[in-house]
Amino acid sequence: MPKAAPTLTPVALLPSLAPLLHEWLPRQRWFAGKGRPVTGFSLASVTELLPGCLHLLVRAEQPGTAPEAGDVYQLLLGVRKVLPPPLAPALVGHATAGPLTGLTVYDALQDPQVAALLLERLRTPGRLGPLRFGCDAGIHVPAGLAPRLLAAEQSNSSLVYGDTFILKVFRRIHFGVNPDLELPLVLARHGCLRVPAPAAWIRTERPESATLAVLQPYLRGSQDGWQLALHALAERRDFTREAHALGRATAEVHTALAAALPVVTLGRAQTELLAAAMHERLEAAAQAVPTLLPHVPGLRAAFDAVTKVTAARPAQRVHGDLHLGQTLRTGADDWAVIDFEGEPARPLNERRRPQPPVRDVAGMLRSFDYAARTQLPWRPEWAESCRDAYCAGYAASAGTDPRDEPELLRAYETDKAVYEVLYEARHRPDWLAVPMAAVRRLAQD
Ligand SMILES: Nc1ncnc2c1ncn2[C@@H]1O[C@H](COP(=O)(O)OP(=O)(O)O)[C@@H](O)[C@H]1O
Ligand SMILES: O=P(O)(O)O[C@H]1O[C@H](CO)[C@@H](O[C@H]2O[C@H](CO)[C@@H](O)[C@H](O)[C@H]2O)[C@H](O)[C@H]1O
Repeated sequence: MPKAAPTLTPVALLPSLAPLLHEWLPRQRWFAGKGRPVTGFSLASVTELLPGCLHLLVRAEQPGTAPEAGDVYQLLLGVRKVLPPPLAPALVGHATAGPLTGLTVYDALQDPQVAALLLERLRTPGRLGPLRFGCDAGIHVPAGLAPRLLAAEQSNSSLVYGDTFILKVFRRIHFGVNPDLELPLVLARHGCLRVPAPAAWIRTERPESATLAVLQPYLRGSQDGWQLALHALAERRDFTREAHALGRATAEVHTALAAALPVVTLGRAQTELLAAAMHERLEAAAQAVPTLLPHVPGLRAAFDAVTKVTAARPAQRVHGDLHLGQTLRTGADDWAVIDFEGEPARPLNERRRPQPPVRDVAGMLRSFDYAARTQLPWRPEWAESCRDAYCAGYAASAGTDPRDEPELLRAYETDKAVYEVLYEARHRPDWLAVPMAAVRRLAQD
């Protein structure tokens, strides 16, 4: 890294980085703007986080969005003369212009040295430029834990330290309060043990306030619900016991959230707004993924049905993107729930709105269907029995059975399936058939 710090300003650095990011950024799984070219970049924030490691917030400009409203991504970029062979997969590119000319730029989260120093920085509260390091004084984070980057391709990047802590580094940054720190902190303070308690976090104040990373205890030896469900299916095993326990765990989280944060009542007008938002999302999804178009009238009927039920409904903070991959089995019938970020494609204020808890239930019901659809022969009865067991487990703990609100449940399932069509079209086109099968079913029911 050149020593002359004044050259590391956003304006000066851009000629070094923009050509490299053009190639590298759109190829990352967590890049949310797939399907639209990137026409330019700006650097919303630059901080020398560690020697040889820049912390950047990069705004990607894409057609259809004003340049100042483009998506913002968090990057930790290492700069070295030569990249040692083990770091070859982390290569972003070789700078040929600007202050980094002649240097190699790489994804520093893949560098164990940087990852180790990052944990060290997280162990004490403080600030560095716009960055704010916070921690829970009641949770001891030991020094020197060995880091490893999780191989799973996710919406964000996660580092596991010594199999005792996991640091989630958000990739697409949303300005405002991030529920993935907000809700686990609230739940921990209210004694809910279903969610790993945040031990430390990084926030920024520039260009606006945002949560950048969260460190939590790593649930060693746990297995995620998605993998467990796939194994059960592959071995033609029943999964209803697990589904029942998952229903209970979901209800416990909902009960704790309702006790800790405001619960509101949705009257007729709010229910109509809720349905209108579902219609809007469907319209946008059908424009982006035209295979949805023939099913639009049938799907709309599911949303309209909600407005015909006049009963007032309680709404509260929910998980917002609950699926099997967000659950970890920690013991025989013990489940933890993770990743309270909500659906990454939606604005934060929308994700943080109180919503009927059935929304999370619908997400999980979709997940049983997903799991069953990934294997041949397709076993609809496997998904059906899990869905029933999950609702029964939920009812046993919450005291209210989600199946007693069939219109709302169906509308949320439909809304989720539409979201999934868009998600798969953008991120995993080979999976598109999975939510499309649900779309066909839900449009005809
Ligand atoms: N506290 C934890 N203990 C053990 N594994 C975890 C924990 N938190 C996350 N993971 C693992 O990391 C993966 C990614 O975490 P997640 O919060 O879902 O990130 P993303 O938003 O990128 O999907 C999860 O699927 C899970 O396997
Ligand atoms: O885990 P994330 O917060 O990144 O959630 C996103 O990606 C999920 C896929 O990894 C996606 O979930 C969909 O696929 C799952 C199987 O991989 C399935 O269990 C879910 O039911 C299905 O929705 C999720 O929608 C998306 O937001």
